[in-house]
Amino acid sequence: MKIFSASQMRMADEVTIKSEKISSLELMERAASQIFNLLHHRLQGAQIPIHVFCGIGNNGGDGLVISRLLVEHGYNVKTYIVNFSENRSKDFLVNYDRLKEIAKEWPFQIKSEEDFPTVQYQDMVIDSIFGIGLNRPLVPWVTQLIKHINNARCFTLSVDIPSGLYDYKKPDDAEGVIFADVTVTFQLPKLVFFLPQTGGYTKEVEVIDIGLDRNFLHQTPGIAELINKNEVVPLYRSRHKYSHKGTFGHCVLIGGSYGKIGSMVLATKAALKMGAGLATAYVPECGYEVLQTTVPEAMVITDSDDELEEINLDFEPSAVGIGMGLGTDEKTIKAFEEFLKENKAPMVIDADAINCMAKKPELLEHLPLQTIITPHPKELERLIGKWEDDFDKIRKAQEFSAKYRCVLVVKGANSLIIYEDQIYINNSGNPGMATAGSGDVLTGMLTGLLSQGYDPIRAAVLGTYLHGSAGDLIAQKNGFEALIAGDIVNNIGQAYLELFRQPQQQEQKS
Ligand SMILES: NC(=O)C1=CN([C@@H]2O[C@H](COP(=O)(O)OP(=O)(O)OC[C@H]3O[C@@H](n4cnc5c(N)ncnc54)[C@H](O)[C@@H]3O)[C@@H](O)[C@H]2O)[C@@H](O)CC1
Ligand SMILES: Nc1ncnc2c1ncn2[C@@H]1O[C@H](COP(=O)(O)OP(=O)(O)O)[C@@H](O)[C@H]1O
Ligand SMILES: [K+]
Repeated sequence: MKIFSASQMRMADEVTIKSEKISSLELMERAASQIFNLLHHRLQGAQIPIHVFCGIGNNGGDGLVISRLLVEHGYNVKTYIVNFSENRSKDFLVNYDRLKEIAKEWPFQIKSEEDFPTVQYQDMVIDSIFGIGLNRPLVPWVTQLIKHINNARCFTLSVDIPSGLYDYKKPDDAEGVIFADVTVTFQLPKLVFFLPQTGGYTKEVEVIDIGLDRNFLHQTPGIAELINKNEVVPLYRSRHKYSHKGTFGHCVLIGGSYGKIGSMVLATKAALKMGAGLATAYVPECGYEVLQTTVPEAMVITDSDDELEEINLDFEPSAVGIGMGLGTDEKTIKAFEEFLKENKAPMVIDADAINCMAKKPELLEHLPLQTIITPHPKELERLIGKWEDDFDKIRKAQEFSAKYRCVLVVKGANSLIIYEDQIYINNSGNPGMATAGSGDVLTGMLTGLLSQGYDPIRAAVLGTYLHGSAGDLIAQKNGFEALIAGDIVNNIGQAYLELFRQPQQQEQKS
Protein backbone atom coordinates (compact mmCIF):
# COMPACT_ATOMS: atom_id res chain seq x y z
CA MET A 1 0.00 0.00 0.00
CA LYS A 2 1.31 3.41 -0.93
CA ILE A 3 2.02 6.17 1.50
CA PHE A 4 1.56 9.76 0.33
CA SER A 5 2.90 12.99 1.76
CA ALA A 6 0.44 15.64 2.98
CA SER A 7 0.86 17.60 -0.23
CA GLN A 8 0.20 14.50 -2.34
CA MET A 9 -2.95 13.86 -0.26
CA ARG A 10 -4.07 17.41 -0.95
CA MET A 11 -3.44 16.88 -4.66
CA ALA A 12 -5.46 13.64 -4.59
CA ASP A 13 -8.23 15.65 -3.00
CA GLU A 14 -8.17 18.27 -5.74
CA VAL A 15 -7.98 15.77 -8.57
CA THR A 16 -10.97 13.88 -7.14
CA ILE A 17 -13.00 17.05 -6.81
CA LYS A 18 -12.35 17.81 -10.48
CA SER A 19 -12.76 14.30 -11.88
CA GLU A 20 -15.92 13.50 -9.94
CA LYS A 21 -17.29 17.01 -10.26
CA ILE A 22 -18.05 17.18 -6.57
CA SER A 23 -17.35 19.96 -4.13
CA SER A 24 -14.72 19.78 -1.38
CA LEU A 25 -17.65 20.05 1.02
CA GLU A 26 -19.17 16.88 -0.38
CA LEU A 27 -15.83 15.11 -0.05
CA MET A 28 -15.62 16.22 3.57
CA GLU A 29 -19.14 14.93 4.18
CA ARG A 30 -18.23 11.61 2.57
CA ALA A 31 -15.04 11.20 4.58
CA ALA A 32 -16.44 12.27 7.93
CA SER A 33 -19.69 10.35 7.60
CA GLN A 34 -17.65 7.18 7.18
CA ILE A 35 -16.05 7.86 10.54
CA PHE A 36 -19.47 8.47 12.00
CA ASN A 37 -20.71 5.15 10.56
CA LEU A 38 -17.81 3.36 12.16
CA LEU A 39 -18.59 4.94 15.53
CA HIS A 40 -22.31 4.35 15.25
CA HIS A 41 -21.72 0.72 14.38
CA ARG A 42 -19.64 0.25 17.54
CA LEU A 43 -21.63 2.44 19.93
CA GLN A 44 -25.12 1.39 18.83
CA GLY A 45 -26.63 4.49 20.43
CA ALA A 46 -24.84 4.17 23.80
CA GLN A 47 -25.21 7.37 25.80
CA ILE A 48 -21.62 7.88 26.91
CA PRO A 49 -20.53 11.52 26.86
CA ILE A 50 -18.69 12.21 23.59
CA HIS A 51 -16.45 15.29 23.44
CA VAL A 52 -15.64 16.43 19.91
CA PHE A 53 -12.67 18.83 19.80
CA CYS A 54 -12.52 20.66 16.46
CA GLY A 55 -9.76 22.88 15.10
CA ILE A 56 -10.50 25.57 12.51
CA GLY A 57 -9.22 23.88 9.34
CA ASN A 58 -10.60 20.97 7.39
CA ASN A 59 -9.75 18.49 10.12
CA GLY A 60 -11.95 20.59 12.36
CA GLY A 61 -14.56 20.56 9.58
CA ASP A 62 -14.54 16.76 9.65
CA GLY A 63 -15.14 16.92 13.40
CA LEU A 64 -18.14 19.21 12.90
CA VAL A 65 -19.69 16.78 10.42
CA ILE A 66 -19.15 13.88 12.85
CA SER A 67 -20.71 15.96 15.63
CA ARG A 68 -23.75 16.82 13.55
CA LEU A 69 -24.35 13.19 12.61
CA LEU A 70 -23.92 12.11 16.23
CA VAL A 71 -26.44 14.75 17.38
CA GLU A 72 -28.87 13.70 14.63
CA HIS A 73 -28.67 10.13 15.89
CA GLY A 74 -29.37 11.08 19.47
CA TYR A 75 -25.90 10.74 20.97
CA ASN A 76 -24.75 12.65 24.03
CA VAL A 77 -22.35 15.06 22.28
CA LYS A 78 -20.46 18.17 23.30
CA THR A 79 -18.66 20.06 20.55
CA TYR A 80 -15.79 22.45 21.18
CA ILE A 81 -14.00 24.78 18.79
CA VAL A 82 -10.32 25.00 19.64
CA ASN A 83 -10.04 28.60 18.54
CA PHE A 84 -6.31 28.94 17.94
CA SER A 85 -6.92 31.18 14.91
CA GLU A 86 -9.72 33.17 13.30
CA ASN A 87 -8.61 31.88 9.92
CA ARG A 88 -11.34 29.27 9.51
CA SER A 89 -11.52 27.14 6.39
CA LYS A 90 -14.45 27.57 4.01
CA ASP A 91 -15.81 24.08 4.56
CA PHE A 92 -15.34 24.42 8.30
CA LEU A 93 -17.61 27.49 8.25
CA VAL A 94 -20.37 25.79 6.27
CA ASN A 95 -20.34 22.84 8.67
CA TYR A 96 -20.24 25.19 11.63
CA ASP A 97 -23.58 26.62 10.53
CA ARG A 98 -24.99 23.21 9.69
CA LEU A 99 -24.18 21.92 13.16
CA LYS A 100 -25.89 24.93 14.75
CA GLU A 101 -29.05 24.19 12.73
CA ILE A 102 -29.25 20.65 14.05
CA ALA A 103 -27.92 21.10 17.60
CA LYS A 104 -29.75 24.42 18.11
CA GLU A 105 -26.75 25.88 19.88
CA TRP A 106 -23.29 27.03 18.88
CA PRO A 107 -20.35 24.82 19.81
CA PHE A 108 -18.39 25.93 22.87
CA GLN A 109 -15.36 28.11 22.06
CA ILE A 110 -12.08 27.29 23.77
CA LYS A 111 -9.74 30.28 23.72
CA SER A 112 -7.54 29.72 26.74
CA GLU A 113 -6.89 27.32 29.62
CA GLU A 114 -9.83 28.78 31.54
CA ASP A 115 -12.20 27.31 28.98
CA PHE A 116 -10.98 23.70 29.22
CA PRO A 117 -13.92 21.34 29.82
CA THR A 118 -13.84 18.44 32.25
CA VAL A 119 -13.22 15.15 30.50
CA GLN A 120 -13.71 11.96 32.51
CA TYR A 121 -12.08 8.57 32.15
CA GLN A 122 -15.35 6.95 31.09
CA ASP A 123 -16.06 9.56 28.36
CA MET A 124 -14.99 9.47 24.76
CA VAL A 125 -12.99 12.05 22.79
CA ILE A 126 -13.01 12.70 19.06
CA ASP A 127 -9.80 14.51 18.24
CA SER A 128 -10.29 16.74 15.24
CA ILE A 129 -7.99 19.59 16.19
CA PHE A 130 -5.23 19.29 13.61
CA GLY A 131 -4.92 17.04 10.60
CA ILE A 132 -2.13 16.76 8.08
CA GLY A 133 -2.12 20.56 7.75
CA LEU A 134 -0.09 21.15 10.92
CA ASN A 135 2.91 23.22 9.83
CA ARG A 136 4.09 25.24 12.83
CA PRO A 137 4.38 24.97 16.61
CA LEU A 138 1.17 25.01 18.63
CA VAL A 139 0.37 28.01 20.81
CA PRO A 140 1.08 27.01 24.42
CA TRP A 141 -2.53 26.76 25.57
CA VAL A 142 -3.36 24.32 22.74
CA THR A 143 -0.46 22.13 23.86
CA GLN A 144 -1.92 22.35 27.37
CA LEU A 145 -5.35 21.37 26.05
CA ILE A 146 -3.86 18.30 24.39
CA LYS A 147 -2.17 17.36 27.67
CA HIS A 148 -5.47 17.96 29.47
CA ILE A 149 -7.25 15.58 27.08
CA ASN A 150 -4.49 12.98 27.42
CA ASN A 151 -4.69 13.19 31.21
CA ALA A 152 -8.28 11.97 31.14
CA ARG A 153 -7.00 8.70 29.62
CA CYS A 154 -10.40 8.10 28.09
CA PHE A 155 -11.03 6.37 24.77
CA THR A 156 -9.80 8.74 22.07
CA LEU A 157 -10.37 8.56 18.35
CA SER A 158 -8.19 10.79 16.19
CA VAL A 159 -9.42 11.91 12.83
CA ASP A 160 -6.81 11.35 10.09
CA ILE A 161 -3.76 11.80 12.38
CA PRO A 162 -3.32 12.41 16.12
CA SER A 163 -3.34 16.18 16.62
CA GLY A 164 0.07 17.65 17.23
CA LEU A 165 1.87 15.30 14.83
CA TYR A 166 3.55 16.78 11.79
CA ASP A 167 3.73 14.56 8.79
CA TYR A 168 7.32 15.53 8.02
CA LYS A 169 9.18 15.95 11.34
CA LYS A 170 9.03 14.93 14.99
CA PRO A 171 6.67 16.87 17.27
CA ASP A 172 7.99 19.96 19.06
CA ASP A 173 6.82 18.64 22.42
CA ALA A 174 6.63 14.87 22.80
CA GLU A 175 3.79 15.26 25.33
CA GLY A 176 1.92 17.81 23.22
CA VAL A 177 0.38 15.22 20.91
CA ILE A 178 -2.88 13.36 21.34
CA PHE A 179 -2.41 9.75 22.41
CA ALA A 180 -5.08 8.02 20.36
CA ASP A 181 -6.60 4.61 20.91
CA VAL A 182 -7.62 4.57 17.27
CA THR A 183 -6.73 6.82 14.39
CA VAL A 184 -9.10 6.64 11.48
CA THR A 185 -7.10 7.89 8.57
CA PHE A 186 -8.28 8.85 5.10
CA GLN A 187 -7.49 6.71 2.05
CA LEU A 188 -3.83 5.90 2.71
CA PRO A 189 -1.76 5.31 5.85
CA LYS A 190 0.63 8.08 6.88
CA LEU A 191 4.39 7.62 7.29
CA VAL A 192 4.41 8.83 10.93
CA PHE A 193 2.37 5.81 12.03
CA PHE A 194 5.33 3.52 11.35
CA LEU A 195 8.33 5.40 12.71
CA PRO A 196 9.69 4.72 16.20
CA GLN A 197 9.41 8.33 17.46
CA THR A 198 5.82 8.86 16.31
CA GLY A 199 4.24 5.43 15.83
CA GLY A 200 3.40 5.19 19.53
CA TYR A 201 0.87 8.04 19.44
CA THR A 202 -1.79 5.70 18.12
CA LYS A 203 -2.48 2.17 19.28
CA GLU A 204 -4.43 1.26 16.20
CA VAL A 205 -4.79 2.67 12.73
CA GLU A 206 -7.82 2.15 10.55
CA VAL A 207 -7.56 3.28 6.95
CA ILE A 208 -10.86 4.17 5.30
CA ASP A 209 -11.42 4.39 1.59
CA ILE A 210 -13.01 7.75 0.88
CA GLY A 211 -13.04 7.15 -2.87
CA LEU A 212 -10.20 9.43 -3.95
CA ASP A 213 -9.39 9.32 -7.66
CA ARG A 214 -8.17 5.80 -8.51
CA ASN A 215 -6.04 6.87 -11.45
CA PHE A 216 -4.24 9.46 -9.43
CA LEU A 217 -3.63 7.03 -6.59
CA HIS A 218 -2.40 4.42 -9.01
CA GLN A 219 -0.17 6.63 -11.12
CA THR A 220 1.45 8.79 -8.47
CA PRO A 221 4.53 7.26 -6.91
CA GLY A 222 4.18 7.42 -3.12
CA ILE A 223 6.88 8.56 -0.71
CA ALA A 224 6.99 5.00 0.65
CA GLU A 225 5.34 1.62 0.28
CA LEU A 226 3.83 -0.23 3.23
CA ILE A 227 4.60 -3.95 2.96
CA ASN A 228 1.87 -6.39 3.87
CA LYS A 229 1.04 -9.80 2.44
CA ASN A 230 -0.50 -8.37 -0.74
CA GLU A 231 2.72 -6.62 -1.61
CA VAL A 232 4.98 -9.66 -1.13
CA VAL A 233 2.97 -12.44 -2.75
CA PRO A 234 3.94 -11.25 -6.26
CA LEU A 235 7.61 -11.30 -5.25
CA TYR A 236 7.59 -15.02 -4.49
CA ARG A 237 9.11 -17.26 -7.17
CA SER A 238 7.65 -20.73 -7.42
CA ARG A 239 9.78 -23.82 -7.99
CA HIS A 240 9.89 -25.87 -11.16
CA LYS A 241 9.39 -29.61 -10.98
CA TYR A 242 12.79 -30.36 -12.54
CA SER A 243 14.80 -28.01 -10.40
CA HIS A 244 17.69 -29.45 -8.38
CA LYS A 245 19.76 -28.21 -5.49
CA GLY A 246 22.13 -26.44 -7.87
CA THR A 247 19.20 -24.34 -9.06
CA PHE A 248 18.97 -22.71 -5.66
CA GLY A 249 22.58 -21.85 -5.23
CA HIS A 250 25.33 -22.52 -2.78
CA CYS A 251 25.56 -19.76 -0.25
CA VAL A 252 28.12 -19.12 2.42
CA LEU A 253 27.60 -17.71 5.89
CA ILE A 254 30.72 -16.20 7.37
CA GLY A 255 31.16 -15.30 11.00
CA GLY A 256 31.36 -16.62 14.53
CA SER A 257 33.97 -16.31 17.22
CA TYR A 258 34.55 -18.12 20.51
CA GLY A 259 31.29 -17.87 22.51
CA LYS A 260 29.29 -16.55 19.53
CA ILE A 261 28.96 -19.61 17.35
CA GLY A 262 25.22 -19.79 18.02
CA SER A 263 24.65 -16.81 15.76
CA MET A 264 26.13 -18.82 12.89
CA VAL A 265 23.94 -21.82 13.70
CA LEU A 266 20.84 -19.63 13.49
CA ALA A 267 21.88 -17.89 10.27
CA THR A 268 22.98 -21.08 8.51
CA LYS A 269 19.78 -22.92 9.38
CA ALA A 270 17.72 -19.92 8.30
CA ALA A 271 19.43 -19.77 4.89
CA LEU A 272 18.65 -23.45 4.28
CA LYS A 273 15.08 -23.12 5.54
CA MET A 274 14.54 -20.23 3.14
CA GLY A 275 15.39 -22.57 0.29
CA ALA A 276 19.11 -22.24 -0.47
CA GLY A 277 20.26 -25.36 -2.33
CA LEU A 278 23.49 -25.72 -0.39
CA ALA A 279 24.95 -23.78 2.51
CA THR A 280 28.45 -23.61 3.87
CA ALA A 281 29.28 -22.10 7.21
CA TYR A 282 32.71 -20.48 7.37
CA VAL A 283 33.69 -20.33 11.04
CA PRO A 284 36.72 -20.45 13.33
CA GLU A 285 37.87 -23.90 14.36
CA CYS A 286 36.02 -23.66 17.68
CA GLY A 287 32.71 -23.67 15.81
CA TYR A 288 33.28 -26.83 13.81
CA GLU A 289 31.60 -29.41 16.02
CA VAL A 290 28.79 -27.13 17.05
CA LEU A 291 27.78 -26.50 13.46
CA GLN A 292 28.20 -30.07 12.26
CA THR A 293 26.03 -31.26 15.11
CA THR A 294 23.29 -28.64 15.07
CA VAL A 295 23.03 -28.09 11.30
CA PRO A 296 23.98 -31.42 9.69
CA GLU A 297 22.57 -30.21 6.35
CA ALA A 298 25.29 -27.56 6.08
CA MET A 299 28.95 -27.91 5.16
CA VAL A 300 31.56 -26.30 7.34
CA ILE A 301 34.90 -24.70 6.55
CA THR A 302 37.09 -23.61 9.42
CA ASP A 303 39.79 -21.00 9.89
CA SER A 304 42.14 -20.48 12.86
CA ASP A 305 41.08 -21.22 16.43
CA ASP A 306 38.83 -18.60 17.99
CA GLU A 307 38.20 -15.89 15.41
CA LEU A 308 38.51 -15.47 11.68
CA GLU A 309 41.88 -14.42 10.31
CA GLU A 310 41.44 -15.38 6.68
CA ILE A 311 38.48 -15.98 4.41
CA ASN A 312 39.44 -18.38 1.64
CA LEU A 313 36.67 -20.22 -0.15
CA ASP A 314 37.33 -23.14 -2.47
CA PHE A 315 34.10 -22.51 -4.40
CA GLU A 316 32.23 -19.58 -5.96
CA PRO A 317 29.30 -18.86 -3.67
CA SER A 318 25.95 -17.79 -5.08
CA ALA A 319 25.45 -15.46 -2.10
CA VAL A 320 27.30 -14.39 1.02
CA GLY A 321 25.96 -13.51 4.47
CA ILE A 322 28.65 -12.11 6.71
CA GLY A 323 29.04 -10.62 10.17
CA MET A 324 27.15 -12.73 12.72
CA GLY A 325 29.30 -13.04 15.86
CA LEU A 326 32.35 -12.09 13.77
CA GLY A 327 34.12 -9.71 16.17
CA THR A 328 36.06 -6.64 15.04
CA ASP A 329 39.62 -7.69 15.67
CA GLU A 330 42.18 -6.02 13.35
CA LYS A 331 43.00 -9.41 11.82
CA THR A 332 39.34 -10.03 11.10
CA ILE A 333 38.90 -6.61 9.50
CA LYS A 334 41.89 -7.37 7.29
CA ALA A 335 40.42 -10.72 6.30
CA PHE A 336 37.09 -9.08 5.55
CA GLU A 337 38.78 -6.45 3.38
CA GLU A 338 40.68 -9.04 1.37
CA PHE A 339 37.51 -11.02 0.91
CA LEU A 340 35.55 -7.97 -0.25
CA LYS A 341 38.16 -7.19 -2.87
CA GLU A 342 37.83 -10.67 -4.36
CA ASN A 343 34.15 -11.39 -3.94
CA LYS A 344 31.64 -10.90 -6.75
CA ALA A 345 28.63 -12.69 -5.23
CA PRO A 346 25.65 -10.75 -3.86
CA MET A 347 26.03 -10.10 -0.15
CA VAL A 348 24.24 -9.47 3.10
CA ILE A 349 26.30 -7.59 5.65
CA ASP A 350 25.27 -7.65 9.29
CA ALA A 351 26.39 -7.05 12.86
CA ASP A 352 30.18 -6.98 13.30
CA ALA A 353 30.78 -6.80 9.56
CA ILE A 354 28.88 -3.49 9.74
CA ASN A 355 31.01 -2.46 12.70
CA CYS A 356 34.16 -3.32 10.72
CA MET A 357 32.95 -1.03 7.93
CA ALA A 358 32.20 1.72 10.43
CA LYS A 359 35.77 1.40 11.74
CA LYS A 360 37.21 1.35 8.24
CA PRO A 361 34.86 3.13 5.79
CA GLU A 362 37.14 2.41 2.79
CA LEU A 363 35.67 -1.11 2.89
CA LEU A 364 32.40 0.34 1.61
CA GLU A 365 34.04 1.08 -1.72
CA HIS A 366 34.36 -2.65 -2.44
CA LEU A 367 30.73 -3.69 -2.02
CA PRO A 368 29.03 -5.45 -4.92
CA LEU A 369 26.13 -3.46 -6.40
CA GLN A 370 23.02 -3.56 -4.19
CA THR A 371 24.67 -5.25 -1.25
CA ILE A 372 22.14 -5.60 1.55
CA ILE A 373 23.27 -4.09 4.87
CA THR A 374 21.09 -4.85 7.90
CA PRO A 375 21.90 -2.45 10.75
CA HIS A 376 19.93 -2.07 13.97
CA PRO A 377 19.72 1.61 15.01
CA LYS A 378 23.07 1.65 16.83
CA GLU A 379 24.87 0.08 13.90
CA LEU A 380 23.13 2.49 11.55
CA GLU A 381 24.37 5.42 13.60
CA ARG A 382 27.91 4.12 13.25
CA LEU A 383 27.45 4.19 9.46
CA ILE A 384 25.55 7.43 8.86
CA GLY A 385 26.13 9.46 12.04
CA LYS A 386 23.52 10.89 14.43
CA TRP A 387 20.15 12.09 13.19
CA GLU A 388 17.76 14.83 14.29
CA ASP A 389 14.64 12.68 14.07
CA ASP A 390 13.32 9.70 12.12
CA PHE A 391 12.72 11.79 9.01
CA ASP A 392 16.32 12.99 9.08
CA LYS A 393 17.42 9.38 9.65
CA ILE A 394 15.58 8.32 6.50
CA ARG A 395 17.12 11.14 4.46
CA LYS A 396 20.61 10.26 5.68
CA ALA A 397 20.02 6.57 5.03
CA GLN A 398 18.85 7.39 1.50
CA GLU A 399 21.97 9.45 0.87
CA PHE A 400 24.15 6.64 2.18
CA SER A 401 22.35 4.11 0.02
CA ALA A 402 22.72 6.30 -3.07
CA LYS A 403 26.41 6.90 -2.38
CA TYR A 404 27.30 3.23 -1.97
CA ARG A 405 24.50 1.79 -4.11
CA CYS A 406 23.52 -0.50 -1.23
CA VAL A 407 20.17 -1.67 0.14
CA LEU A 408 19.73 -0.75 3.80
CA VAL A 409 17.43 -2.78 6.03
CA VAL A 410 17.03 -0.50 9.04
CA LYS A 411 15.79 -2.96 11.66
CA GLY A 412 13.17 -2.17 14.24
CA ALA A 413 9.47 -2.53 14.99
CA ASN A 414 8.70 -1.59 11.40
CA SER A 415 11.93 -2.30 9.60
CA LEU A 416 12.63 0.11 6.75
CA ILE A 417 14.10 -1.14 3.51
CA ILE A 418 15.80 1.76 1.78
CA TYR A 419 17.33 1.81 -1.66
CA GLU A 420 18.23 5.28 -2.93
CA ASP A 421 14.89 7.13 -3.04
CA GLN A 422 12.78 4.01 -2.52
CA ILE A 423 11.40 3.28 0.96
CA TYR A 424 9.56 0.10 1.95
CA ILE A 425 8.07 -0.21 5.42
CA ASN A 426 7.68 -3.72 6.72
CA ASN A 427 4.44 -4.24 8.56
CA SER A 428 4.93 -7.74 9.97
CA GLY A 429 6.62 -8.66 13.24
CA ASN A 430 6.03 -8.01 16.93
CA PRO A 431 7.86 -7.05 20.14
CA GLY A 432 8.49 -10.71 20.93
CA MET A 433 11.17 -10.50 18.24
CA ALA A 434 13.22 -8.15 20.38
CA THR A 435 15.30 -11.13 21.47
CA ALA A 436 18.88 -12.29 21.03
CA GLY A 437 19.70 -13.68 17.63
CA SER A 438 16.62 -12.63 15.71
CA GLY A 439 18.79 -10.38 13.55
CA ASP A 440 21.11 -13.31 12.78
CA VAL A 441 18.10 -15.23 11.55
CA LEU A 442 17.16 -12.33 9.26
CA THR A 443 20.64 -12.31 7.73
CA GLY A 444 20.43 -16.03 7.06
CA MET A 445 17.00 -15.64 5.52
CA LEU A 446 18.06 -12.83 3.19
CA THR A 447 21.16 -14.79 2.18
CA GLY A 448 18.95 -17.80 1.42
CA LEU A 449 16.85 -15.68 -0.95
CA LEU A 450 19.86 -14.15 -2.70
CA SER A 451 21.23 -17.65 -3.11
CA GLN A 452 18.12 -18.62 -5.08
CA GLY A 453 18.56 -15.70 -7.44
CA TYR A 454 16.12 -13.18 -5.96
CA ASP A 455 17.36 -9.71 -6.75
CA PRO A 456 18.53 -7.81 -3.67
CA ILE A 457 15.59 -5.41 -3.28
CA ARG A 458 13.03 -8.19 -3.66
CA ALA A 459 15.04 -10.39 -1.30
CA ALA A 460 15.20 -7.62 1.30
CA VAL A 461 11.47 -6.89 1.11
CA LEU A 462 10.24 -10.49 0.96
CA GLY A 463 12.78 -11.76 3.51
CA THR A 464 12.07 -9.02 6.04
CA TYR A 465 8.34 -9.61 5.68
CA LEU A 466 8.66 -13.41 6.10
CA HIS A 467 10.92 -12.94 9.13
CA GLY A 468 8.26 -10.81 10.83
CA SER A 469 5.49 -13.10 9.70
CA ALA A 470 7.26 -16.16 11.17
CA GLY A 471 7.52 -14.17 14.42
CA ASP A 472 3.82 -13.36 14.29
CA LEU A 473 2.91 -17.01 13.87
CA ILE A 474 4.88 -17.88 17.01
CA ALA A 475 3.41 -14.99 19.00
CA GLN A 476 -0.11 -16.14 18.13
CA LYS A 477 0.65 -19.52 19.70
CA ASN A 478 3.11 -18.73 22.49
CA GLY A 479 2.92 -15.01 23.18
CA PHE A 480 5.79 -12.54 23.06
CA GLU A 481 7.99 -13.42 26.00
CA ALA A 482 8.73 -17.03 25.13
CA LEU A 483 9.61 -16.23 21.53
CA ILE A 484 13.26 -17.03 20.82
CA ALA A 485 15.23 -16.68 17.62
CA GLY A 486 15.35 -20.43 16.93
CA ASP A 487 11.55 -20.44 16.85
CA ILE A 488 11.65 -17.91 14.00
CA VAL A 489 13.81 -20.32 11.98
CA ASN A 490 11.41 -23.18 12.72
CA ASN A 491 8.44 -21.16 11.49
CA ILE A 492 9.89 -20.09 8.15
CA GLY A 493 7.98 -22.86 6.38
CA GLN A 494 4.69 -21.77 7.93
CA ALA A 495 5.43 -18.17 7.00
CA TYR A 496 5.82 -19.19 3.35
CA LEU A 497 2.54 -21.15 3.50
CA GLU A 498 0.80 -18.22 5.15
CA LEU A 499 1.50 -16.17 2.01
CA PHE A 500 -0.96 -18.31 0.11
CA ARG A 501 -3.51 -19.03 2.83
CA GLN A 502 -6.96 -17.80 1.91
CA PRO A 503 -8.73 -15.46 4.33
CA GLN A 504 -10.75 -17.02 7.17
CA GLN A 505 -14.12 -16.34 5.58
CA GLN A 506 -13.39 -18.42 2.53
CA GLU A 507 -12.15 -21.26 4.70
CA GLN A 508 -15.40 -21.33 6.61
CA LYS A 509 -17.47 -21.45 3.42
CA SER A 510 -15.69 -24.52 2.07
N1 LIG B 1 -8.30 13.79 0.98
C1 LIG B 1 -8.14 14.18 2.18
O1 LIG B 1 -7.06 14.02 2.70
C2 LIG B 1 -9.24 14.84 2.93
C3 LIG B 1 -8.88 15.62 4.00
N2 LIG B 1 -9.76 16.14 4.83
C4 LIG B 1 -9.29 16.74 6.09
O2 LIG B 1 -8.49 17.85 5.87
C5 LIG B 1 -7.40 17.83 6.78
C6 LIG B 1 -6.37 18.80 6.33
O3 LIG B 1 -6.99 20.03 6.49
P1 LIG B 1 -6.24 21.43 6.47
O4 LIG B 1 -5.29 21.44 5.33
O5 LIG B 1 -7.28 22.47 6.54
O6 LIG B 1 -5.39 21.41 7.77
P2 LIG B 1 -5.68 21.11 9.28
O7 LIG B 1 -7.09 21.14 9.61
O8 LIG B 1 -4.89 19.93 9.62
O9 LIG B 1 -4.88 22.34 9.88
C7 LIG B 1 -5.47 23.45 10.39
C8 LIG B 1 -5.15 24.76 9.77
O10 LIG B 1 -4.37 25.38 10.75
C9 LIG B 1 -3.23 25.97 10.22
N3 LIG B 1 -2.18 25.63 11.15
C10 LIG B 1 -1.25 24.67 11.01
N4 LIG B 1 -0.49 24.59 12.08
C11 LIG B 1 -0.97 25.50 12.95
C12 LIG B 1 -0.61 25.88 14.24
N5 LIG B 1 0.39 25.30 14.89
N6 LIG B 1 -1.30 26.83 14.88
C13 LIG B 1 -2.31 27.41 14.25
N7 LIG B 1 -2.72 27.10 13.03
C14 LIG B 1 -2.05 26.15 12.37
C15 LIG B 1 -3.01 25.36 8.88
O11 LIG B 1 -2.47 26.34 8.02
C16 LIG B 1 -4.39 24.85 8.48
O12 LIG B 1 -5.04 25.83 7.71
C17 LIG B 1 -7.04 16.37 6.80
O13 LIG B 1 -6.24 16.00 7.86
C18 LIG B 1 -8.42 15.75 6.87
O14 LIG B 1 -8.87 15.69 8.19
C19 LIG B 1 -11.18 15.76 4.72
O15 LIG B 1 -11.98 16.85 5.06
C20 LIG B 1 -11.59 15.33 3.35
C21 LIG B 1 -10.63 14.61 2.54
N1 LIG C 1 9.46 -4.52 18.61
C1 LIG C 1 9.73 -5.21 17.49
N2 LIG C 1 8.77 -5.42 16.57
C2 LIG C 1 9.05 -6.10 15.44
N3 LIG C 1 10.28 -6.59 15.13
C3 LIG C 1 11.25 -6.41 15.99
C4 LIG C 1 11.05 -5.70 17.20
N4 LIG C 1 12.24 -5.66 17.87
C5 LIG C 1 13.12 -6.30 17.10
N5 LIG C 1 12.55 -6.76 15.96
C6 LIG C 1 13.23 -7.46 14.86
O1 LIG C 1 14.16 -8.39 15.38
C7 LIG C 1 15.43 -8.28 14.73
C8 LIG C 1 16.47 -7.86 15.76
O2 LIG C 1 17.72 -7.76 15.17
P1 LIG C 1 19.04 -7.38 15.98
O3 LIG C 1 18.81 -6.16 16.79
O4 LIG C 1 20.16 -7.38 15.01
O5 LIG C 1 19.18 -8.60 16.99
P2 LIG C 1 20.39 -9.61 17.25
O6 LIG C 1 21.64 -8.83 17.11
O7 LIG C 1 20.18 -10.09 18.64
O8 LIG C 1 20.26 -10.70 16.26
C9 LIG C 1 15.23 -7.29 13.60
O9 LIG C 1 14.91 -7.95 12.41
C10 LIG C 1 14.06 -6.45 14.07
O10 LIG C 1 13.34 -5.88 13.02
K1 LIG D 1 -6.72 14.98 14.32
